[in-house]
Amino acid sequence: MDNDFLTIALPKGKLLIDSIQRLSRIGIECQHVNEDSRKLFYDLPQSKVKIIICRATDIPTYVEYGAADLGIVGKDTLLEENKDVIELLDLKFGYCRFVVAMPEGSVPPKHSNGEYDLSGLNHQRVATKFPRVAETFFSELGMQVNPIKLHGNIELAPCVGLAEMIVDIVSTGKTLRENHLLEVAPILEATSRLIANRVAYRMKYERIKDITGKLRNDMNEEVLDVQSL
Ligand SMILES: Nc1ncnc2c1ncn2[C@@H]1O[C@H](COP(=O)(O)OP(=O)(O)OP(=O)(O)O)[C@@H](O)[C@H]1O
Ligand SMILES: O=P(O)(O)OC[C@H]1O[C@H](OP(=O)(O)OP(=O)(O)O)[C@H](O)[C@@H]1O
Repeated sequence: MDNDFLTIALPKGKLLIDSIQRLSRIGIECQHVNEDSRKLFYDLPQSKVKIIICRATDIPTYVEYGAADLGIVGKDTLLEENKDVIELLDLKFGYCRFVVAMPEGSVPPKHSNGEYDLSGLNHQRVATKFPRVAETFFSELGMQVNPIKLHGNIELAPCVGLAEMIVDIVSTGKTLRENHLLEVAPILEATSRLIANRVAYRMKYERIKDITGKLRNDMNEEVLDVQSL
C-alpha cells in the first residue's frame, strides 16, 4: 500500500451521501464519488486519499485487514461484525433504532410499568440481519433465542411463520405498521462511526488525527449553526 495515501472505505447505500458530504466539507474532494456507477475506487491525488466503495456490512472487514485505513459504518454493523478496529468518532448521522417486534396478535402481556414481559419469548425464533445484536440483547435479560439470519425484508418472517419475532431497524415505523407488527422492546440506538485500522492508526497517526480533528470541528460548527438559527 502507498504509505503517503490514506484509503477510506465508504458504505454504499443509506450512509453514502452524508459520508461524501462530510469528507468534502473538510477538503477531501470526493463529491464526484457515485454509487450508481460501477466504479468502486477513486484516487484523489490532491488530497492524497483513495476512496473505496464497499457494502455497508463489509466495511469493518476491509478496515480490520488494512485494505482500508479508515472507514465509515453504522454502530449497528460495528456491533454485529465485532471486528478488531478502532472506533474514532461518532459522526452522528444515519440515526436509527433497533427493536424487537412481533405480530400484533401475539404480543406478550405487559408488566405493571407498561413494559412488555419478554420472558415467554425464551427459546423462540428471531429473524434478523443482526443475530449477534439479538443474542446479546436477550442474553443480557438471562434469555436464549434462536436467531434465523436473513438478508432483507425481515418483517416478512413472522407473517409467514418463519419466526415468532424480529430484531430489526425502525426508522419511520412504516414497515412495521404495514405488516401489522408491534414494537415490544427497544434494543439500541445507532449512528455512523469513523473507524480505523489498528496498524494504520499508529503508522499514519498524524494524518488520521488531522482528519478526525477536522471532522469533529465540522460537526461542532454544524451544531453552532443550528443553534444560531
Ligand atoms: N431506515 C434505515 N434502515 C436501514 N439502515 C439505516 C436506516 N437508517 C439508518 N440506517 C443506517 O444505515 C446503515 C446502512 O444501511 P443500508 O440499508 O444502506 O445497508 P444494508 O442494506 O444494511 O447493508 P448491506 O447492503 O451490506 O446488507 C445501517 O447499518 C444503519 O446504520
Ligand atoms: O421504519 P421504516 O422507515 O419503515 O424503515 C425500516 C426498514 O428499513 C430497513 O430496511 P431496508 O430499506 O434497508 O431494506 P431491507 O429490508 O432489504 O434491509 C429496515 O430493515 C426496515 O425494514
